[in-house]
Amino acid sequence: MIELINVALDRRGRRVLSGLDLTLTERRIGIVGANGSGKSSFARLLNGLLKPSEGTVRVFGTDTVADPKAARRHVGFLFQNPDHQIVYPTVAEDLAFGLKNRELSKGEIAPRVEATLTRFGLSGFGERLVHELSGGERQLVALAGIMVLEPRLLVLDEPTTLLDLRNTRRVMEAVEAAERPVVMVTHDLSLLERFDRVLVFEAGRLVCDAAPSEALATYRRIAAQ
Ligand SMILES: Nc1ncnc2c1ncn2[C@@H]1O[C@H](COP(=O)(O)OP(=O)(O)OP(=O)(O)O)[C@@H](O)[C@H]1O
Repeated sequence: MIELINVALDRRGRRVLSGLDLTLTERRIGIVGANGSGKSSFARLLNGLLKPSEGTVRVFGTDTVADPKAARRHVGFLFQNPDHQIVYPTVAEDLAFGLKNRELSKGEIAPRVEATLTRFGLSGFGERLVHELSGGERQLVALAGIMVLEPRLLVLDEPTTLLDLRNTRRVMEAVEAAERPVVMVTHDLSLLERFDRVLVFEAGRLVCDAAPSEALATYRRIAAQ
């Protein structure tokens, strides 16, 4: 599903990730680590938003440098800040945007948008103005905007930071129901307890790659130092 071969990443001339050799095949993969440890940078490598400075990143066999367009199609990426994601004034227009780009007809788009809104508990939100929604509602709309495109893999960068408990549950249920692999960066360790694999980053390096119980214990130990 995801392969990183000898990957390093520089941002503005500074090495922010190094020594990454990984094959990720599990359905639910969590990413944790301190602020600035490289989690978002890692997530952005997976859909070609950032290109490796050294090495190769492949998603479903597609090299993100050789074919960034195909890589982006495979990977639905949710930004930390929903305002970086939402481009259209109303919720329904925003969800329809990506589908129009894929040249679906109006008759195909409307029911798909409605079904996705319902799945996220947002039915009735279609005509609402995005800028009038709460931060949490905007986060849900941004996630719905990705899910509606049915990507093969979801990469979520702190998807629940703005959300209350009910909406956090809703997001996690939607991710579960999507029946597709997810890579999720989060500071909410409780969300990862039932994940298959957790990667712990520290200062740009992968310092633990294990099942949740071991990985989270390692992360807590590092954080306590
Ligand atoms: N646009 C950028 N230009 C230059 N350096 C950047 C840029 N974005 C992030 N960095 C640097 O890269 C390093 C890793 O940042 P990154 O955002 O990947 O960390 P993170 O683990 O996701 O942090 P957080 O938990 O705070 O979101 C940090 O030192 C950060 O200052």
